[in-house]
Amino acid sequence: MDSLGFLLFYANLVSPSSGFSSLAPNGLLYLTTLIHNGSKNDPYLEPPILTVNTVLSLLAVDYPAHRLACYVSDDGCSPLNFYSLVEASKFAKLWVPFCKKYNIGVRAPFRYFLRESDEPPCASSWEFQQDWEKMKEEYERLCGNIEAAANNSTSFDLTGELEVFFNTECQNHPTIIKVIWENMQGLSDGIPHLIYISREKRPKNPHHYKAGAMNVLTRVSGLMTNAPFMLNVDCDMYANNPELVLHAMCLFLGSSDERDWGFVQCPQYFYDRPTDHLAVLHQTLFKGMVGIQGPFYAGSGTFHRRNVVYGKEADDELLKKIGNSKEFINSAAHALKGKAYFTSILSKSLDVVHQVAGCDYEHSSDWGKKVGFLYGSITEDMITGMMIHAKGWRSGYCSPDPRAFLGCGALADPAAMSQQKRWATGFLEILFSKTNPIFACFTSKLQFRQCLAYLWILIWGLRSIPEVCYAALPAYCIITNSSFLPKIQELGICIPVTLFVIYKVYTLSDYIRIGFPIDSWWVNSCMARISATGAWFLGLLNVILKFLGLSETIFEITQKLHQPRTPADDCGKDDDKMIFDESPVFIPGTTILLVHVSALAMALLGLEAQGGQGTGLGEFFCSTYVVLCFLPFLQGLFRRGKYGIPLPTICKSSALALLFVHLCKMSTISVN
Ligand SMILES: O=c1ccn([C@@H]2O[C@H](COP(=O)(O)OP(=O)(O)O[C@H]3O[C@H](CO)[C@@H](O)[C@H](O)[C@H]3O)[C@@H](O)[C@H]2O)c(=O)[nH]1
Ligand SMILES: [Mn+2]
Repeated sequence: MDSLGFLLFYANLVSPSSGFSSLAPNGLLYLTTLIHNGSKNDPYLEPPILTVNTVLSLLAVDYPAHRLACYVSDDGCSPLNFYSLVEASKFAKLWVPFCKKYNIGVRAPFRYFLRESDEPPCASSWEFQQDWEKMKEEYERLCGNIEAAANNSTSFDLTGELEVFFNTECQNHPTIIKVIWENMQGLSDGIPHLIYISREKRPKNPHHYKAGAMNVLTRVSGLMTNAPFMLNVDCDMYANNPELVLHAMCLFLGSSDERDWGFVQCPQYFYDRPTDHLAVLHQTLFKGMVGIQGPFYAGSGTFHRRNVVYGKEADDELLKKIGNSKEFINSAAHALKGKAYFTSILSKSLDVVHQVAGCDYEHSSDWGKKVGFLYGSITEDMITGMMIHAKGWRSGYCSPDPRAFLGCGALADPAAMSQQKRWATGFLEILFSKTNPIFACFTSKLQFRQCLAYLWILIWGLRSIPEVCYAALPAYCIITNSSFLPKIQELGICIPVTLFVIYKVYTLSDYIRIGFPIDSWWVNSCMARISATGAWFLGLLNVILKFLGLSETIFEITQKLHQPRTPADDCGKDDDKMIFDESPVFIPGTTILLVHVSALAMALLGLEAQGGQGTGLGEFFCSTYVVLCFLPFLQGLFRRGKYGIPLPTICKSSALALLFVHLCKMSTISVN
């Protein structure tokens, strides 16, 4: 029913004569791009050109420009980012009209020019060819300027516009808010407002990572434009479908039930890893959840209702808990009633805005606890989304064709592993907190099946324990000459074999159904074993250390790849090779591999313990299967450079593997 409503509504909207603009509320594009870790101007972790492309793609979406504002948050407080955005806004004045005039499909220039050759498409008009060439030239100039600035970023001339960055440190600086571009005349075919924000940071005040940044953005945008909808996008996810805002608005406005669509999530796909495990989760789990309360909030590509973020249920009580800026309380009161409220203070009174972006503002307020994006987990998205569901809201799923957003995946394996580790850590923080889905299911409006879906994902870190145990079990059996499966001639063997086959056929059928290649099924299922035993396991250790008070959980920024890769690169010869670094996440995998290789070698050489009940074919099969899953590690043992496992990791893992073999041997001696 819902999707039908959506389609009808959409059909009304696509014709330019439709009354959309009178229907549409003041949609606000609310973009977060945040640079954090590393040195002040680290252009390598989150390259500014990626952010610039994301911003350009969003400024150029098909939506009345006077109803959009784009806020860019920079947690790195970097003049380079600011400079890049200023340059981007100049280029936007050419790029946005160009995209709209020729109805360009992909509006992130780095992807648009990637697909074309050096020549404009020859079947096009002369005028288009001229414009195309000019655009390409201008874009190259933009890239050149940003690159040159990045190369000299240590010796930036901090005068004029950049003076505010003088004497700032990434973790210690006052609020910087700059209106880079204002659509003064309110032109619907102009360029949306573009605002740069670097919230105040002081070493003594916790800044709560991305959730903290989101809350500042929420308040600042509340004061400046106060649109009832906010779109939240990571710096590395560009808008791939120019109509995506219309699609999402159709969901919001096309529903008659108030409780529908607290937020609308677009799936996260990656241009460089089109068939990765997240893409599969989106096609299976997320789509399934639409039938319950709706998909998780995934942190990027999400449209929020401002009043839901404020808590919606709010009354005068709540207004007391959102801090003590009169102006902000006033704007929030309007937002809670679902009314727009324009103070039109854009570029006028920035003082008030500075106040709500300061690090003391949240002091003795409910921000992060009940209001806004919640603190307490480094996966702020999961916890915030769950609390919205717990209030009885549903979430919508917006997956237009072409795909709404395309991101730059965690390409190098160390980055992917650190991302998985962060997720496992953040999920466990939620599981072991007061805001866990089981409580929410009993005490509030989180539905039972929705609760199960949350539990499925939140236990990732815990799942690492059985994963590690099962990965070790066949090796243990071989070394101790024992077995955990029935023998091949016994009837009982049918049970594990059937379970194994059914599971494999079931997961494979998902891939066939959604049209993903079969080899991606194999690669993803191996990666699942590798992440579960490595990244998730370390995530679990992280949380244990946190509960013991020995360390804090931190948000490690995912490294974004510098150069966008061409489609041809995607099937490049090095693409299937795993990349390693000295991070501890690779120790469990290397150890598991070494243990199995030793066990199989011992069996081959007849060195297993004497006098056990004997190892069956089942254990040998399982052991070989584990080796196959960890094949990238086996190859990594013999490779050099970034494709090889570093020597310190091999040494630590060998020591652990030896210890394991020794303990196995000891256990047989003590049993005998
Ligand atoms: O202190 C911080 C840390 C991160 N970020 C930004 O948050 C975004 C996501 O960070 P990234 O390092 O790219 O993490 P991912 O692993 O790609 O993020 C995924 O997982 C996060 C939760 O762990 C979600 O918030 C993200 O939306 C989701 O894409 C980026 O734009 C960062 O710049 C900040 O602004 N401040
Ligand atoms: Mn990211």
